[in-house]
Amino acid sequence: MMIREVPQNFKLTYSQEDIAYRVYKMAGQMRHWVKDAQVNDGQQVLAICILRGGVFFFADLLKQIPYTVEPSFCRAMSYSSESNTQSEEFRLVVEPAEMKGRHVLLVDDICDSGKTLKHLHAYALENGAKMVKTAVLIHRNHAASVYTPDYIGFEYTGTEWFAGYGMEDKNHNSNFPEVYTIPCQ
Ligand SMILES: O=P(O)(O)OC[C@H]1O[C@H](OP(=O)(O)OP(=O)(O)O)[C@H](O)[C@@H]1O
Ligand code: HPA
Repeated sequence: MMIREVPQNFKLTYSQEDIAYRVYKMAGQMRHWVKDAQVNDGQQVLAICILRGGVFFFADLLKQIPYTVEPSFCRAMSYSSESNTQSEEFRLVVEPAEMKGRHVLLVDDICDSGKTLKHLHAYALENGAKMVKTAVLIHRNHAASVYTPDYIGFEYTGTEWFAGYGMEDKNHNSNFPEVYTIPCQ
């Protein structure tokens, strides 16, 4: 196995095993909804990966859902890669399959301020989605958050920055398979 160089200030917070267990549990929580969409409405859930950060969680989650789900993708950007801070400007590039009349599942790595999911949830409804649900691996639970996802892997109350499993530290190390926290600078 290749040895990974982990920066000294990174603290291991969720191991690969922790993540795999929570992803499996979340797939179990949503499976009735996914099945009902198919049986009662005759349609697959449209699962939309919020790129870039959601990519690892999205792939792992969909593989654990025991019914057919249609994958789609969109891009949302609000954090600066230079400074790990959120800008006022919210850039959204969406080219998902038709949302009209669909059961839509938005999938992201983290819900932090909640602005990304709030925007996308509203966007999906504006575009005719019949029902919108949201899933994240991590929900930062703080008073100023403007959104609470339906399915949450881990609740976190601290202010440390996350890196790994899709989450980037100044544009680095998002490909680490574990989740690390970095003390606030
Ligand atoms: O709840 P919020 O405060 O809105 O933050 C969550 C969003 O921030 C990150 O994306 P980012 O904008 O950094 O883009 P990226 O996924 O391409 O890194 C992350 O992947 C979420 O999409
Ligand atoms: N880490 C990486 N990306 C993020 C975070 C974080 O803590 N919060 C919002 N986007």
